[in-house]
Amino acid sequence: MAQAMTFGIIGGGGWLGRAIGGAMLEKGVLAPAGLILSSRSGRIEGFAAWPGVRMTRDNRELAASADIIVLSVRPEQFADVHIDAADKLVISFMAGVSVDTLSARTGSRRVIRAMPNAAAEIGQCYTPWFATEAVSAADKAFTQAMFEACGGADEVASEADLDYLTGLVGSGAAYPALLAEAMLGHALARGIPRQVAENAVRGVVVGASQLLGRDGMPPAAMVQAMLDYRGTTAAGLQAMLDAGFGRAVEAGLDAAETAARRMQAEYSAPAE
Ligand SMILES: NC(=O)C1=CN([C@@H]2O[C@H](COP(=O)(O)OP(=O)(O)OC[C@H]3O[C@@H](n4cnc5c(N)ncnc54)[C@H](O)[C@@H]3O)[C@@H](O)[C@H]2O)C=CC1
Ligand SMILES: O=C(O)[C@@H]1CCC=N1
Repeated sequence: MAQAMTFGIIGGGGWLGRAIGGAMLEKGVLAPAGLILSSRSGRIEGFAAWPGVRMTRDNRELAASADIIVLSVRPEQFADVHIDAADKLVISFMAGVSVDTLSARTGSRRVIRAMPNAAAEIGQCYTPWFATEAVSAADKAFTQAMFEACGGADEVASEADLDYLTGLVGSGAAYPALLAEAMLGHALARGIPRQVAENAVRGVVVGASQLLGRDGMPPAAMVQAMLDYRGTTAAGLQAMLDAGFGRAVEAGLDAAETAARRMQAEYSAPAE
């Protein structure tokens, strides 16, 4: 059901801001008149179906008229955002900008850091979020409902967890694509026609992976069932494991987490 409050997205013309704004309108979490978007030009594509959505290039105007302010600019662009959000709920999607910095820069103590991913575009993103103590139960209920409308969500108990999940969830839409690319390259090198190879890889990575969602099947149970079957799948899995599949994934997630923490050191100093 649409909420009566006004929701403002700073950077609403960007990849994530546009995806979340669109998903909330499509799911009816917000009425078009309850959404205001800012961009540097003040003109944002993709909202023609909802003429009631307001657009501005003035972040201060957005902050004054919104009850909830979403920060969806890149971390390095945050220094150019000057708003007074003292009595507002501020929700940041930015990687590596701490709640302390967000409070210092916006004047709000009601701060949430959330980490959706690009699958918000199709209403399929899981979003962990972390809230400061000043965030009310009503704020939390709205935040959970909003992100559930875009896929799924959980509140996490520590900001450190959110930093870790930046590399797992925020970056996460890219990892299946990497697996798909590696499989596609292999199939093409073996002479499989491109169309068949592409359909096969999508069928596996997009289609067959849905089995994991069914009944919440644990990944380890699926892998073990296939190893126990002792057929071609077991041979493939064992060779991938022996070649360091687990170590490659760990190295990737470690590197993404380290990058998130490095960003935090770089972008979390309060601006003068
Ligand atoms: N794209 C993704 O999958 C994810 C992104 N994030 C975070 O979300 C934030 C946004 O990311 P994207 O949408 O990918 O970036 P983006 O570059 O597509 O969008 C940022 C938008 O903000 C606009 N902008 C820059 N300065 C502005 C200002 N002063 N006032 C108003 N608008 C301004 C830019 O013109 C751009 O349209 C980043 O901080 C990123 O760390 C987090 C999780 C996933
Ligand atoms: O790659 C990035 O830096 C952004 C933040 C998390 C996911 N995408």
